[in-house]
Amino acid sequence: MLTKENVVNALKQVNDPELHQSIVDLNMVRNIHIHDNHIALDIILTIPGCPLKAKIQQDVEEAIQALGASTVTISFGSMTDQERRTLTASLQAKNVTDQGMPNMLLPNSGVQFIAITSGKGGVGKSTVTINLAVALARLGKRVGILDADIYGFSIPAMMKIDQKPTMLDQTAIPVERHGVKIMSMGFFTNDNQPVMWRGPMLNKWIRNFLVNTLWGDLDYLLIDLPPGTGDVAIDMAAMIPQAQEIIVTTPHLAASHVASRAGLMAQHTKHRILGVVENMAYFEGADGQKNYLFGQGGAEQLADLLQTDVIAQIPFAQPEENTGSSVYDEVSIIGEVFTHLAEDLLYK
Ligand SMILES: Nc1ncnc2c1ncn2[C@@H]1O[C@H](COP(=O)(O)OP(=O)(O)OP(=O)(O)O)[C@@H](O)[C@H]1O
Repeated sequence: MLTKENVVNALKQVNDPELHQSIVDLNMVRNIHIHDNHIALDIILTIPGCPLKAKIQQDVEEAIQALGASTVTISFGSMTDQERRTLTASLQAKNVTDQGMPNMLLPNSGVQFIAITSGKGGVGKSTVTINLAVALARLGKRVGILDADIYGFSIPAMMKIDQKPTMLDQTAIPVERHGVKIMSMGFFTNDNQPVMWRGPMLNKWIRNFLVNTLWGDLDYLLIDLPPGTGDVAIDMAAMIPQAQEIIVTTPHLAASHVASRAGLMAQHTKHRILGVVENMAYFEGADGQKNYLFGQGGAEQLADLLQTDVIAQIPFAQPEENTGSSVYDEVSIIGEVFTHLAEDLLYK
């Protein structure tokens, strides 16, 4: 039997694909009319021209047809500025305390912050951030990446994201790829323009990324820090004292010597060090022989110095798909290393 109540109940199961909440709870369903087996209704999108309109339409039609409706007519509209402001305020209320502090920073939030750091650039910090995040998401965890490498942001390009986050007022809905929510300064600059900010401005942006992003419920937030021990790393340490750190290095002794500064800073800020990841550890030839192109022992030496362990050794390899993405296939040598690392972290 088709009743308004049945239709509303069915649509409660349909989520907005970006906000991950029921379109009924978000007040997007209006004016339901039933004539025999025909249903007409309005769907009010959060923003005009919402890119996921087709997905919402399909989900609504399927949900109503499953009730036995023969035809479903949907008229799309968009929220007024006032409605959008009210919705954003109610979503933000779950995100931020009355004092304006992100809820996820509260000690009992259940969010684990893992900062990925390195002594110098180009050792694979972003590669580790992305692939560890994807591996944790494949294990069913709710994961976000905050690309805090404000000047040297590279996550959007490395994950082949050319879409910008949807903005609800001044609040961003993070872009999702491979089941991971992503925020990066790269989304807010035009045509890859460089960012030229100094310390205080930077600090404000990181806060903004935490406060004005609808992260939703997360188990892990991975933070891709800029290389070295500069302003962003210091601010992050002050803002998120509970963050844990993974230090990425190559096996080269000189690289690990530089990385030791980042590690010693983590110790200084009392951040727990989860371990050292040795990237570009070796190259495995077709004969199965391991070639240690950058030498051996640097990561172990660093781990000893920091009284921690080498928690993963990642070989040289190109990502499988020829798409330019830096996400490694789950069933590849590197994909498997990251799966093991993610599994180990669940118990750390
Ligand atoms: N294990 C690996 N095998 C092959 N290529 C790799 C590996 N790790 C990283 N790379 C490549 O090396 C380059 C540098 O990696 P990445 O950007 O992750 O380093 P980074 O430390 O984050 O650098 P930056 O400090 O500039 O942000 C990238 O082109 C990446 O695809």
